[in-house]
This record gives sequence, structure tokens and C-alpha cells, in this order.
Amino acid sequence: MFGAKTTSLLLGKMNVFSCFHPMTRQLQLRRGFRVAVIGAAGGIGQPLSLLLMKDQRIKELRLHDVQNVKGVAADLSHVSSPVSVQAMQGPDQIEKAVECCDVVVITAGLARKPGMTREQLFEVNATIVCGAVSAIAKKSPEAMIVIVTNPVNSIVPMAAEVLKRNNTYDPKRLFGVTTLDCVRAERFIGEFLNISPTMVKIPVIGGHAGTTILPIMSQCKPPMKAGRECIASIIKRVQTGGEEIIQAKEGKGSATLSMAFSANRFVDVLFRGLSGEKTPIEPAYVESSVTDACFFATPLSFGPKGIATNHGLPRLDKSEEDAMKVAVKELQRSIQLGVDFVKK
Ligand SMILES: NC(=O)c1ccc[n+]([C@@H]2O[C@H](COP(=O)([O-])OP(=O)(O)OC[C@H]3O[C@@H](n4cnc5c(N)ncnc54)[C@H](O)[C@@H]3O)[C@@H](O)[C@H]2O)c1
Ligand SMILES: O=C(O)C[C@H](O)C(=O)O
Repeated sequence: MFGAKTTSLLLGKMNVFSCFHPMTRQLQLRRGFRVAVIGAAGGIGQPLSLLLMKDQRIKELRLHDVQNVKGVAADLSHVSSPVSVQAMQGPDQIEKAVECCDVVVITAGLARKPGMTREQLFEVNATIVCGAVSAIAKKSPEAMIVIVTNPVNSIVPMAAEVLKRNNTYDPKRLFGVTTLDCVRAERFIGEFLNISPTMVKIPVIGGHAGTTILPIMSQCKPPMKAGRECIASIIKRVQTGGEEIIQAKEGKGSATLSMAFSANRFVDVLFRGLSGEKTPIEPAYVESSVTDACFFATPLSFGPKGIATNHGLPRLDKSEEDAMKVAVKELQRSIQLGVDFVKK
């Protein structure tokens, strides 16, 4: 239909091209995203980067870590993908890594060992994420910031404070990733109902630790027709999914592959929003006024500027309302921990 020169000219213009233009499907995709993964040589960073290499909407994938990142980038640079991949290592290169990015995913930081709580990671990981977010504030103030690093419940409010101090905070563009909780809920419910997890729709709200993770089973589609005990055991399994993986890995890390899958799903939704497409609804932990916790995960849809709509709380039954009260208290404490870190 087009000569090679015309096609490449069109592809070069895709950032301004209407995604509804009646051209081939391939040409409808917005291309040219610049994405950085911070912590790219780690257990999540590596498989996430591999998944991102398959996304032809990405023009440039920047991999940053404090170690081993050159080898990871070299390995990925042999994949037959048009995505350009670059390695950047150490604190000196963090600003270069995030400069002018559309999306920055932060997976840098310690993972739990058996017996640890996520909160025990806070001091070390807050320092690491604080460095990355300061660099984003300076070099990429318009970027979507996607935080995977734990404890998400405190790290995201901490990141918001860092951005506020740099006058670059936009609550529509800062996300704590809770997709793994949704992915787990879909999988466990799918197994129970003997259907594909892709058929399960379940809002998981709150935060990303223990009882702050609230799968709203009363709103599950298809409906969960099961006894109370059975529903309680699925909720518990979602809330303790992280511990289940840590035990199974016997001290050699926490969830990495399922997390990479989840972060990839979240980034895909962000790309759709940035491209002006109608996005699927995906919860994330964001600044919020829907409860008394000023950060809270609820179902969101996305647009070119980040969050387009916060769909708020789903309908809750009595036991879910009670569980939410507990979660809100716990979240308020975790949020304060994050805010105080920056004040210090
Ligand atoms: N949100 C979630 O649902 C979820 C799920 C799983 C894991 N996590 C969290 O994600 C984080 C990463 O987990 P992982 O299994 O990949 O850990 P990992 O130890 O395998 O990888 C972390 C990487 O971060 C790098 N790093 C450390 N300091 C850095 C810095 N200052 N700049 C750049 N890179 C730096 C390390 O070198 C390492 O390569 C942990 O905090 C973990 O708890 C969150
Ligand atoms: O449990 C962890 O420490 C990692 C992650 O938050 C998870 O839910 O798997």
C-alpha cells in the first residue's frame, strides 16, 4: 500500500497520529515510547525487560542497575526485536537513564527473605527509590512513574513527597503496582470455578500487604457461588501470595516472573492510555480521596495524562466493609511512615 519511505515517514509521525486513523492495524499503534527499567538486572527487572522487548510500541528501552546490567542488555540486544536497548549502570547514569522517558518502572531494591515483612525493607528501599525518583523529577518530570519496589504502601507516598519537594508531583502519574494481587485473584478464582483466569473480573482494592489487600469477592464476575469458608480461604491466599512464593523459593527471592507478567500488563494499559485508546480497568495504588487513607488502590482507567478516571469503591458487603476499615487504618500508618522518611 505504501512505499518503504512513506511507511517509515508515517511511523516517525506516530506520536501525533490519530490511533483511529483508518490505516492498517500495525500503523494504528502509537510507537516511539521511551521506557526505563530501574533495577533491570534483578529478578523482576530481567523478565520484565524481556517482555517489554516484544512491545513494538517501544522505541527505546533503557536498562539501569547498579550491577550486571551490561550483560543483561547485551543478551537482550540479540533478540530479533526492533526495540533499541541500552545499558546504564551506577548512580552516575541514573539521570541519563530516565531522561525524557514516557514511562519509568522502578523495580530496584531488596526483596524479602522468609520471615520478613515487606515493611522491614522500607529503610533500604526508600533510599534507593528516593534516588531514582529525584532523578525522574529532574530529567523526566512528565514521565509515568510505576513503582514495584516494596513496601509499596509506604514507598509510593514517600515518592510523592520527593516529587512535591521538586515541584513536579502529579498524582495522575504516580502508581504503585498492585496488579499482582489482581492476577493472583483471577488465577485462584479461575482454578476454583474451573474457568480460564482471563474470564475472571474481580476488583482488588486497598494496598499491597497482608490485610490491606482486599479482593472484593462479592463483585466477582462470574459470581463466586461458594461457601463463606471457601471464599475466606481464597481471600487469604491472595493476601499471603507473596509469602507462598518466598517459601517455595527457599530463601532465594520473592515473586519475580508473576510480577514481571503483572508489571508488563500494567505498562500495556498505560501505553494504551497514552495512545488515546480506551483502556481496560486496572487498579493501582495512587493518591486517593475515596477513603480516609490518602493512598488507596481502586479500579482506574487511563488516558494520555495518566489516570483518566478513578472508579472509586466497588459495592461492598458487610464483611468487606469491615475488612476495609482495618485496611484503611493500616494504610494510614504505612503512608505516614513514607511521608516521615522524607521529612527526616
Ligand atoms: N509490587 C509488587 O507486587 C511486588 C512483587 C514482587 C516483588 N516486589 C518488590 O520488587 C523489588 C525487586 O524485587 P526483585 O526480586 O527484582 O529483587 P532483586 O534483588 O532480584 O533485584 C533488585 C535489583 O535492584 C538493583 N538495585 C539495587 N539498588 C539499586 C539502585 N540504587 N539503582 C538501581 N538498581 C538498584 C539490584 O542490583 C538488583 O539487580 C523488591 O522490593 C520486591 O519486594 C514487588
Ligand atoms: O511478597 C513479597 O515480598 C513480594 C511481593 O510483594 C509479592 O506479593 O509477591
